[in-house]
Amino acid sequence: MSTLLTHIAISDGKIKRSSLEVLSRMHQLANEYGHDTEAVIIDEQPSQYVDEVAKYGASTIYTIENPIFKNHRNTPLLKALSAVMDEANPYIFGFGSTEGTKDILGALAANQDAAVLSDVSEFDLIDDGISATRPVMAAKILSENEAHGDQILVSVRSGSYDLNESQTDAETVNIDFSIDEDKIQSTLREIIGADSDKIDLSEAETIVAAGRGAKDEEGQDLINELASTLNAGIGASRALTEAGVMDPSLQIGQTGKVVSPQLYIAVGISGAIQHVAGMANSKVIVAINKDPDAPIFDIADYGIVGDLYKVLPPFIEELKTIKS
Ligand SMILES: Cc1cc2nc3c(=O)[nH]c(=O)nc-3n(C[C@H](O)[C@H](O)[C@H](O)COP(=O)(O)OP(=O)(O)OC[C@H]3O[C@@H](n4cnc5c(N)ncnc54)[C@H](O)[C@@H]3O)c2cc1C
Repeated sequence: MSTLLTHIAISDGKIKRSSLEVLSRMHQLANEYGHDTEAVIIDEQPSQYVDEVAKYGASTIYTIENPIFKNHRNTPLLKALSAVMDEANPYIFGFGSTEGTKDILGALAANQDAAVLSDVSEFDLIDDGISATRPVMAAKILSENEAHGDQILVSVRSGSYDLNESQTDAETVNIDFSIDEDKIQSTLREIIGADSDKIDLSEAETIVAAGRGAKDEEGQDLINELASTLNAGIGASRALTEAGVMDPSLQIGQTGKVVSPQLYIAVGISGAIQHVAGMANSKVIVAINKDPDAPIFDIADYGIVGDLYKVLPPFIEELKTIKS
């Protein structure tokens, strides 16, 4: 019996949904192949998240507590992750594929002499390692990979797996940790956060994305109203970020964010390959476009051919009625 360990990432005082998705998948694999499900929380106050993590099947939850983890910093996080690997000796160590893990996964693999597969959309256990599917070349190709070894790190794109509750009486194990600030060579000078009222696109369950078709004020108002009705995050095509209509941080695609919500509503977006690269992994795609030949319809699960200025107002009203 081996250990399948999951890193639980915390951001703005909340557990990242992508971590719980990985934990759910790890627990499913642990049950299937007879392994242990374990998790680790590294934070300034990790104990406050233990009950939530125990709902997803972890039998042991490691905690590493230190004020230095108030903000993401590579050096202390790397040291803490190495410490938990020494303690738990995981066969597979899973992560949500976030900006934070992208920064340190290679270094952790080198430190621990472990194999690594990053940014995968599916993974499974095989005889002496894991097999995984990884979207590459702007998601035009799905590459099939295998990693073999005694310890394997894997990071998984958000939205790849559903949450699956399985309550446990988890044992909590605190790992002692200290670090000398003077030995950290980088200094954290400033964090420029997104507006607090904006929903984090990488974690959003629903995204309303606007394209050139919705570039004027009336179009933007409709996008905002649709998003607020659905409690959705707002994204944009590059046509709108380049035109300065929407903030560059909202761009989705090859040179923007890669997202995989449960529901993606593309409004006035043609579906260029560079845009599709960032959202093709969404569970359900709805497209609203006046051109019946727009390529976005090739990947949409549901399509509405029509002028968004005529389609959206009754669509939003209907949603409001359903919600009330
Ligand atoms: C190297 C490179 C990287 C790139 N990276 C990205 C990226 O990360 N993300 C990205 O999005 N793009 C990216 N692009 C740009 C990409 O190629 C497209 O130009 C861009 O996605 C087009 O945006 P759009 O769909 O909003 O605009 P358009 O292609 O102009 O499409 C607008 C759509 O709106 C529809 N429309 C217009 N009016 C209405 C209306 N009233 N009602 C309903 N529908 C309407 C039209 O029928 C049309 O289909 C990149 C390009 C390059 C070369």
